[in-house]
Parts: sequence; structure tokens; C-alpha cells
Amino acid sequence: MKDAWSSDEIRKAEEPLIAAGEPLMARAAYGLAQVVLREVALRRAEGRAGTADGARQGRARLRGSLGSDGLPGQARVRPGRVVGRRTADAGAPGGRGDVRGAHAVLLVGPGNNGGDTLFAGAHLVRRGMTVTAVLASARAHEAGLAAFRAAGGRAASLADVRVPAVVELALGADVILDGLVGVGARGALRPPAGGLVRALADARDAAADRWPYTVAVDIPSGIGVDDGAVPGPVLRADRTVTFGALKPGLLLPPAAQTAGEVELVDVGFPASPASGAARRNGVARHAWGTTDPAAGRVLRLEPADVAALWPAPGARDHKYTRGAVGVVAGTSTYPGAAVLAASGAVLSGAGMVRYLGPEVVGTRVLLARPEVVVAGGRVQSWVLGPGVPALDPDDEGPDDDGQARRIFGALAAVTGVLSEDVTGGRMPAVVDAGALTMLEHRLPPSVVLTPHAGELAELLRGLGHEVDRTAVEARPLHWARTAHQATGGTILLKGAVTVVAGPGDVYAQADAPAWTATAGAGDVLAGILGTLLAGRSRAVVEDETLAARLAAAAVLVHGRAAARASAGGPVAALEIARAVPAVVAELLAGADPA
Ligand SMILES: NC(=O)C1=CN([C@@H]2O[C@H](COP(=O)(O)OP(=O)(O)OC[C@H]3O[C@@H](n4cnc5c(N)ncnc54)[C@H](OP(=O)(O)O)[C@@H]3O)[C@@H](O)[C@H]2O)[C@@H](O)CC1
Ligand SMILES: Nc1ncnc2c1ncn2[C@@H]1O[C@H](COP(=O)(O)OP(=O)(O)O)[C@@H](O)[C@H]1O
Ligand SMILES: [K+]
Repeated sequence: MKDAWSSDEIRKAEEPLIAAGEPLMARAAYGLAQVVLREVALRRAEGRAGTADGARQGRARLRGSLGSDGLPGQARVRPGRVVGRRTADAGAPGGRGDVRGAHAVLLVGPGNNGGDTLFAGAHLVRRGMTVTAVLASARAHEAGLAAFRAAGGRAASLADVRVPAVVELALGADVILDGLVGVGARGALRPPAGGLVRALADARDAAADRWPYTVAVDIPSGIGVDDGAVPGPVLRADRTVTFGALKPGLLLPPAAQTAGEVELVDVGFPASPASGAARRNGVARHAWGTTDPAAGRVLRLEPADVAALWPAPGARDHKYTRGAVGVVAGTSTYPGAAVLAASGAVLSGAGMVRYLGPEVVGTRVLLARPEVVVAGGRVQSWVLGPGVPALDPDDEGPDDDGQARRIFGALAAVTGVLSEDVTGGRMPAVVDAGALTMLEHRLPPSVVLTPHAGELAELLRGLGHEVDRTAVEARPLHWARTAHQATGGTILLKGAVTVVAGPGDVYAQADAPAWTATAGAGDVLAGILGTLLAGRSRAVVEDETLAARLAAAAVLVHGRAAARASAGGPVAALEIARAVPAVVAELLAGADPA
């Protein structure tokens, strides 16, 4: 599990260490320099090699000389992906490849983030690189600047060289280090740093592949450290080298998409933040939907976490103990969604899938998945709404083949409104697509709403918030939490990075390739989640934080299955469902099916 620390938690962690004289900045700078040396050497070896075979040989040569650190995969970079932990002061220096004569440009701000960058720059100079520091502010970290100059680095003030000249300098460099601001920053980058970053970001877009490798120091300067917002210009990084602990903005959209691969340098922080345990315990005290919106940590599940959560059957299980999923999806106009949701549920390992809907759709579901029972009966979770049109209050008789009526009935049951319902009362549910427009009662967190940004905006507008799709995409964490507060349900907000917000911790999952953005992919996800909720139905109702964890697990499996089915190319939604069994098998065997 990846666990992000807020800027306050970072400060609390560093205080006693600094008081004890621990050389935090030296460790951070050393770790940063090692990553830069490794990446520059790697690129040089590839550049010289010229052919694909030669590039492979170049990598192999480097791997031999880099020792046990290993090289993170370059071919399948997913924005916002977090790679391994690295100890700054462990063992021999990392990058032993040839970096002599390579040119680095440092963007240096006034605080300790600039200090890290200058000390790292001194290491780079000592390894034979040509390093130019652009001081964006009248102030710079004194000791860092002195060390940088003493090593032979060149420093120039932005006020003297001006923005266009820095852009030219950057275009001729091998690597850029963005050390303008770190966790001490607040709000959008102010001038002159803001103007510089805007010009560099524009130049990066225009230059495409010719842009130098860009490393963000601790965070890409200008992102919202704690909320993942991007309030102003940010220079997109290929890699972020972050210190001590991950920050929420490195996991959360949209900021996570500016961070590239994230690499953690251990500077000696404790295993968890001081306030972590208290916050975790605090979660249980909240009643439905009354959670403090700022409470809860930002986490990202990894394959091992999902393996532990997955309701794998034991020898004593039979189909009823494993959980039946009731699917109310599709209409005669949109029958495909029913097939996709039912397939997602069956192929994730439901004990049974029941389909409720018009006969014409039920027949198609059966043709695709003969395992499905097209009849009502007891279920342990509901999947409601894929392929069902949104409710239009002005329309007297919507053409929904009776699906809205079935959904209203199921929703009354899952919220516990019907005490004597045939289903036996409250149970988990997935509420997707058209069913999102049919919410009448306050929801328990065991009901998971699965909107994309447009659907969430519509839901929020119905609750009195002035918000559109763009606004939701700009602040997904905020709006997902707001919707949780307003409805009581757990919110799974779909996107390139999917955010899950319920009572307690927030999950930010970045598991899927962009090819997943295809019609029907969300229907498959709803089915997968239905199976997970049915497999742990009682526990989900009793533990108000479990639905969010299971939702994040479903997103991981869905994303990995999409990656598997895509193999780097287009993917059809049904193929995502078909890839699920192998992905689950690998997860349960302890492998990472990336
Ligand atoms: N924590 C740790 O354990 C370790 C931390 N380390 C490092 O320290 C970093 C934190 O350093 P920090 O606290 O000095 O703040 P930092 O991020 O450099 O920026 C503050 C400066 O930026 C300015 N500024 C603020 N907002 C701005 C804006 N919107 N636009 C423009 N400028 C803005 C602000 O100016 P002011 O508002 O005061 O005028 C202030 O001068 C951390 O990210 C990591 O890299 C490592 O060395 C070791 C381990
Ligand atoms: N850029 C992207 N990268 C990766 N995954 C994405 C991206 N955009 C959307 N997705 C994922 O694709 C799926 C699309 O679901 P949805 O919008 O509900 O489509 P539909 O309703 O047609 O099934 C979601 O799982 C979402 O998280
Ligand atoms: K930075």
C-alpha cells in the first residue's frame, strides 16, 4: 500500500530529526543526484547505441555497472505510477555510467527545495557534468549555493538572464531539475517563477521528444501538495524524486499526471506519520456521512493488498456462501451494458449472477454468459444502472422497459427503507449510470456510486452545487468528498486516476492504460465491484470503511485487466472482463500482473 503524508505530517516528522542533527537535506540531495546520474547515463548509453538492439546492450552494460539498484522499466511508463523505495545513503553511489560533459539546468527557488537542488547540483558537477543553476528568486539557500559554487557550478539570476534565455538553455540541456518550490509552497506559482514555468511548459509541449529529461525535486513545483490540484502552471516531469514519504498530490489527479514516475528517497522518516494512528482510529467514530471531509489518508492499493481483500473461496464454500450478484442493467435500446456488467461479475468469480430486466435483454445476456440466472431471488449485492437511461422528471413514461421501477425497489432495499423486503434489508450495491439519477434516500457507505466526472457534476448540481465536468476534473478529491458528505454513499469517481472517497481513507488508483477510456469499460467495472461486494456482503454493511477498500481493489483489478487486454493497443470492453480471471489468479499467487 502506498501511503501519502500531508505537508503538516512531513513537517512534524522532520522536526525531531532536524533537532537531533540528522542530515536530511544531505540525504535528499545525495539520493536525488544518484537518480539523475543514473537516468542521464542510461539515456546516453541508449543514444549512443542507436539501434534497438544496441539500446538493449547499452541498458545491459549500465545495469551491470549500476549494481543492485536496478533500472525501473522505461517502456511502460504510466503517469502517476510510483516506483520503488530507495535509500539515499545505502551502499556505493548509484550511477557509474559516463555522464561527463552532460548538461544539467537547475531551476532553483528560495527555500529548502532549492537547497536540495543546489546540493544535488554540486554532486553532479563533481561527477563531470556541466551544471547551470537559474536562481528564480532574490534569495537562495545559502549553504547550498556556496557548495554548488565551490564544486564549480555556474549560477545565474533569472532577473539577469530572463525567461527566453532560460528556455533556450533548457532546450540544449540533457536534464532539468525543477527545484522551485516543494512542500512549503502555497497556491499557484507566483511571478517570476510562474512565468518561467509557463514558458518552459509551453516549450516542452512544442518540443515533444526533443525536450530534456525532466526531474521534479520532491514535487512538480506548483501542484497542490495536499489536494492534488493544479492551480497554475506546472512543468510536467518525467520523474519525481520525493523525500521521506509520498505526498497526496503525487497520487491524486490531476497533479499526479504531472509527476511522471515517482521515486522515493528514504531520508530517515519513521514508518508512519505521527498523526496516522489517531486519524485511522478516528474514522470508526463517525456516523454515516458525518465524516470530517479533511479526515482520512490518501492511499493507493497495490497487488498484495488486493490479494488479501479478494474473497477467494475455501473448501467449505458453495455458490450461496460466495455471494449472488443481482444485476439490473440494460434496456432494449442499450442491451450491451447488461452483457458487460454481467460478464464482469461472472468472470470476477461471483457465486451466482442474477439478471433482472426485459426479456429481450435477458436473452442476450444468456447468449453471452449462459451461467447467468435470468430470474429474481435472493442476492448479496446489487449492480444497478449500467445501460439504463437517466431519469427525466419531465418525461411521463421513460422508455426504460421497467428498469427504473426495479432500480427504485432495489435502492429502497439497500438503504434499509423497506424493513420487510424480500432481500432481507440493507446490503451493498453499485449505483452506476442512469441509477445515479434515481437516488431518493440517504445512503449508507455500503452503497458505492460509480460516476465519471460528468455524471458526478450532474449529481452535485442536483444537490445544489454549481459545478460542471471541468470543475470536477480540476478538483476530483474535493468533489468526491463533497458527494460522499451529501449522499452518505461511497464515491468511486472514474478517470485516468480513479478516486474513491468514503468515510475514512481516500484511494487514488492509477492502474489502467488510457485505452481503457472506451464505451462499456465502466459497465465491466460495475460488475467486478458487484462481485467483490457480494463476496463480503455482511462485512461491508458492518464496517463502513470496507466498501471503499473493495472499490479500490475492483479498480486495480479492472485496470490491470485492461492493461493485459490492451497489451499497448486498443482494447474492447468485453476483453477487459475476459482478462479478469488471469489477473485475479496472478494476484492471488502473489505476482504483480502489471
Ligand atoms: N521535510 C523534510 O524532511 C525534508 C525537506 N526537504 C526539502 O525542503 C522542502 C521544503 O522546504 P521549505 O519549507 O523551505 O519550502 P519550499 O518548498 O522550498 O518553498 C518555500 C519557499 O517558496 C516560496 N513560495 C511559497 N509558495 C510559493 C508560490 N506559490 N510561488 C512562488 N514561491 C512560493 C516561499 O516564499 P515566501 O512565501 O516565504 O515569500 C518560500 O520561500 C521540501 O519540499 C524538500 O524539497 C529536504 O531538504 C530534506 C527533507
Ligand atoms: N485516460 C484514462 N486512462 C485510464 N483509464 C481511463 C481513462 N479515462 C477513463 N478511464 C477509465 O475507463 C472507464 C470508463 O468508464 P465509463 O466512463 O463509465 O464508460 P462507460 O459508461 O461507457 O462504461 C473507467 O473505468 C475509467 O476509470
Ligand atoms: K519542486
